[in-house]
Amino acid sequence: MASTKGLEGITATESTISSIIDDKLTYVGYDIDDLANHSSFEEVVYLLWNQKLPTENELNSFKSELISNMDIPGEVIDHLKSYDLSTVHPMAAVRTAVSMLGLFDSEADEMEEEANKRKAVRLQAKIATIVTAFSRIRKGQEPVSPKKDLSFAANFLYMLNDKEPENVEIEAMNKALVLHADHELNASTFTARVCVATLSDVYSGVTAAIGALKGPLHGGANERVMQMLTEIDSVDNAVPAIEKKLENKEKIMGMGHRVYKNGDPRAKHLKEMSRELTELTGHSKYYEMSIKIEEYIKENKGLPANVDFYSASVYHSLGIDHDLFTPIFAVSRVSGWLAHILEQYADNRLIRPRAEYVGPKGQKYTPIEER
Ligand SMILES: CC(=O)SCCNC(=O)CCNC(=O)[C@H](O)C(C)(C)COP(=O)(O)OP(=O)(O)OC[C@H]1O[C@@H](n2cnc3c(N)ncnc32)[C@H](O)[C@@H]1OP(=O)(O)O
Ligand SMILES: O=C([O-])CC(=O)C(=O)O
Repeated sequence: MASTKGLEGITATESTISSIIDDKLTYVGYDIDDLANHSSFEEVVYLLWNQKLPTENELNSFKSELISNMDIPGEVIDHLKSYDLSTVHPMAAVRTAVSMLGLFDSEADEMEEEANKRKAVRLQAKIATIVTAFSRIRKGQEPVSPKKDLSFAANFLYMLNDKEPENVEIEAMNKALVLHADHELNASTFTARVCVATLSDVYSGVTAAIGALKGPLHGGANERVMQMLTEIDSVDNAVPAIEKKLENKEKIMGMGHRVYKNGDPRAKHLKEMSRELTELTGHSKYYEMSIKIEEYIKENKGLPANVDFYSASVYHSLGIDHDLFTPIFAVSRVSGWLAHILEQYADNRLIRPRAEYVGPKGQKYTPIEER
């Protein structure tokens, strides 16, 4: 029984949520380019959970349902205020706070489909509040409640900054949320599915997924891209700095992908957003450095930029703290996790692969006093 390291190329489930075929990404059969250019994040969430685009009425009521569920229990706010936020990574705080939400949800362990759908709405709405409340509390500010007339993307920025965002900021945030919403059987989504396939609850599945997204080989890469750009600091230093990193066998964050070998279809949208937003905000050097790095890595390693590469300079241009980049990924990706969790419950079987044993065999137990 030979093993496949990292499960590369293994098809572990059937799904009707998203597909990656020949480097093309679709959500429920809709091309990501169309969705990125035309849809709202709320519409995409509705699509992922209901497998159809909403009518105008359905979308309006879904939007208000999300906003009316954005408040979080006072105990979660008190908890966020109870520890030294300057030493805690926001992904750890979000992971804990999301788990805590389950303690205040009387339906947490209800397994009926409708109850799970209601929990999906609550989680999608409340995770945005957790991330923004965390950010405000650590700056000594009070959390801000959402506004009923703002979209999900606009409310996220509003709750973060206590200031209504400009249209260009709302459009960028909306597009980023759409682009990050789902991605087939990526590591965090697989984690969520493995967790709930034991018939554990939705909160456990999402908490586990947040833990997986946090790692630098997955969602945690976007924060590290910005760290790398900040360290490199100038366009002239981009190539020499990357050469040095490769000499030291370091991985270049935001580059490479398990599935895409010729290019991540989301990256071109984020690249264009990065060009526009960095120019608008006087941060063009980050875009120009990114271009040099992308070209160098493509030429010398044959690796494409992934979704995390240009999202870094996009979020930086929106004035967002660098350690909030991965939590923002979670605010979007929770929609995909929830879609996959619902799909897993609908036709469940325990996920339990095998390991090829390569350790010692036939060992004789010796009592402790003889070792
Ligand atoms: C939202 C997302 O999760 S997108 C991915 C975000 N992660 C990153 O950006 C981190 C940087 N990238 C990587 O670590 C990898 O490309 C991954 C994790 C995305 C994919 O990993 P895998 O499919 O397992 O590829 P693996 O790590 O085995 O790499 C294959 C080869 O390419 C090299 N390689 C892959 N990515 C990189 C990189 N970013 N920088 C330098 N070399 C790389 C590896 O060193 C390896 O080379 P070798 O065969 O000479 O040893
Ligand atoms: O699919 C993957 O392996 C990682 C990825 O791009 C994502 O989760 O968006």
